[in-house]
Amino acid sequence: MGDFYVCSCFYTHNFYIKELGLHAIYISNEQFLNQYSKVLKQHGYSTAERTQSILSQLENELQRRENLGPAFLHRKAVIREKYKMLHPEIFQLKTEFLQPEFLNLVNYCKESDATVDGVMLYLEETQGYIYITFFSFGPLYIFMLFGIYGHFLFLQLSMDEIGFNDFITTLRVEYMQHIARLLFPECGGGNLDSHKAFIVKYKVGEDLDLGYHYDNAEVTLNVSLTDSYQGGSLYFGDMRTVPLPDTECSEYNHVYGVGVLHRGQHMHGALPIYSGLRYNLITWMRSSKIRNQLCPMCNNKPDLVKTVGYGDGFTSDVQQTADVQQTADVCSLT
Ligand SMILES: O=C(O)CCC(=O)C(=O)O
Ligand SMILES: [Fe+2]
Repeated sequence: MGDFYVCSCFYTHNFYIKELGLHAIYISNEQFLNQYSKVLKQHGYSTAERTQSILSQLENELQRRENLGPAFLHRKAVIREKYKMLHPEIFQLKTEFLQPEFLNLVNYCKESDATVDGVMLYLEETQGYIYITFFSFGPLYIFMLFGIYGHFLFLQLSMDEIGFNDFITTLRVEYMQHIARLLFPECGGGNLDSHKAFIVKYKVGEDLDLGYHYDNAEVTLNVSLTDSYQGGSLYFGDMRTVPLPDTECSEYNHVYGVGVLHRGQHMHGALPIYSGLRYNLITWMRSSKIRNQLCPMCNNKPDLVKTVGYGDGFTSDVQQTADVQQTADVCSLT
């Protein structure tokens, strides 16, 4: 793995405050209170006492981000040292974990004369040009994943931290990249060189839903791992450059074992769950060729800060960036 970076906006931008339904810029308490005074008032945060809970949340989140590198290495090392793998075979992605329909799709995409129209014939469902679903993991794999990893998933660790880096890398490079090359070329679909993968959990009494957002990714794969819940549909709008009033949203109901592949910059959210438990495996795939030109989180040329692991998928490869400027539009403009 080469060197990867985050953009310095990681420490100032996109602080999600659920109570305000807001992704905020947070540079200091004073700046935050000034910049968002109207929103705070609208939500009834009119006293210093009430705003304190929001400020504490922001301070904690900033601390978490600043400590992410060492915490990642520490947790990964502890798990490697202390956890006895009961089923080591599930850490490597094998074809038998994947549905035959999905394998046929990937094989088709690998053909040199494969076309977008051809890919469409293999997809389980499509909704306009916007997103695509298809079979992905089989039930056996999902069963093993939960049987073994339920306790780690509860801790909200990333897949890389619990030992699935090779697994997700294989998924990205040997499978998803072939499909994304054809479907999302303008997002660097054929050059997905890093990822961030994690499992989201929704449960009544805990997290119910997820606000309207775009991902810090060029291409996202979202695989449903459970079917014992009600509500919790995914909804999609348009690309992030299209204002909300001009957007018509469409709803997608997750299907157990089925993955949704979409552009990271495609706005989406999750509706509230009413009962049961919903887990989805989210894989954010990054293309440094695209994001090195423009950080999708602050819309500026990335200001690189060295980090551990894949960071946010930026690289300092100047030559690569120069090459691509002649050949690709950035994803956010599509
Ligand atoms: O809940 C879902 O299915 C979507 C989650 C999501 O969009 C995300 O984590 O970025
Ligand atoms: Fe998302």
